[in-house]
Amino acid sequence: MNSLPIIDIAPLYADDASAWPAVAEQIDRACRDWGFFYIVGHPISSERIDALLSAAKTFFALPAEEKLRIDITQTAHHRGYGAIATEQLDPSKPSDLKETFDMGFHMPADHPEVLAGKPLRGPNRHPDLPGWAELMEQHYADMQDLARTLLRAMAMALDIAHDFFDARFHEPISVLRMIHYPPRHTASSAEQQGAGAHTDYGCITLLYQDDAGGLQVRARGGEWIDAPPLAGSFVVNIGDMLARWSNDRYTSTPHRVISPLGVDRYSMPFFAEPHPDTLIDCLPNCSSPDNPAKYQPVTSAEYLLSRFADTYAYRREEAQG
Ligand SMILES: O=C(O)CCC(=O)C(=O)O
Ligand SMILES: [Fe+2]
Repeated sequence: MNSLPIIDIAPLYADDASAWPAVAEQIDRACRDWGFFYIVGHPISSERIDALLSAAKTFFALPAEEKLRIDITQTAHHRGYGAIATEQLDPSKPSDLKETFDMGFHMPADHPEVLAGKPLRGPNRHPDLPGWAELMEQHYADMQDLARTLLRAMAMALDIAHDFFDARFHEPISVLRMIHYPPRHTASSAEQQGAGAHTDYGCITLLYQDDAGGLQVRARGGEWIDAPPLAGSFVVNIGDMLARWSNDRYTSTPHRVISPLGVDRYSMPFFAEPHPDTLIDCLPNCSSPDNPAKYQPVTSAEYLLSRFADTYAYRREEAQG
């Protein structure tokens, strides 16, 4: 077992619900064994992906001062541009060799939650590029729908109400991110990675990666295996919040990006995270007298903010006042 499962989720979109349990079972198995799998048969078109890739290339090619007009370190809402070395996913390595654009669920500045200063709530900060904001907002909504479909299959596998996650992902704090990994050169420090080894923070991550390669996943035995690009797929992985929510029935698995030599790499993860007030408390059917709940309940926003503080030096300083 040294390559990730590939699951065709097309039956989840069929009217005939009799095909769903078989897919739910494959997802459940993959979440337990790997915490990582590919999905194909999803409704995101290749035209959409091409448009996003072309937008990403245009944005990251802008001059630094242009990108820094939406500097993520200058906002409380975790939105905008993160320059190279803003993140350090593996504290034992140098900062990551990548630049990023992050957006979330858009709430206008005059929304009561934003006026009240609720963490992670605020307007998106898009670059001033034609068509960009519309493309990204549409894709955010479509990725949230795709996440909802996968969560329904997981609810089915967990034998809880199929719509259990639906209400909890209403007005979510999910993040859509674009990443550019500049090329590594033979003279580059072997220590510096595109993305240091880490587990994701949230519930499920749906990752588009271009054809450059470089993503690696740590298998249960401890060895790093490649998760190569697979045309038309997303890589799905479990984050720590869902591992916690499911009392570790589902696993969050370490992964990293070794930037390929001499080529740029672009990727787009969508991190699905519930409404900020959702209580992450052991899910039904995930504990028993032999396997009691291991984790203290925490809200989705509290948990995410604590993890951001570990990754971003500027957020640590913020947290320490
Ligand atoms: O770019 C990738 O392929 C992976 C990125 C990643 O793991 C992350 O942003 O959490
Ligand atoms: Fe990740």
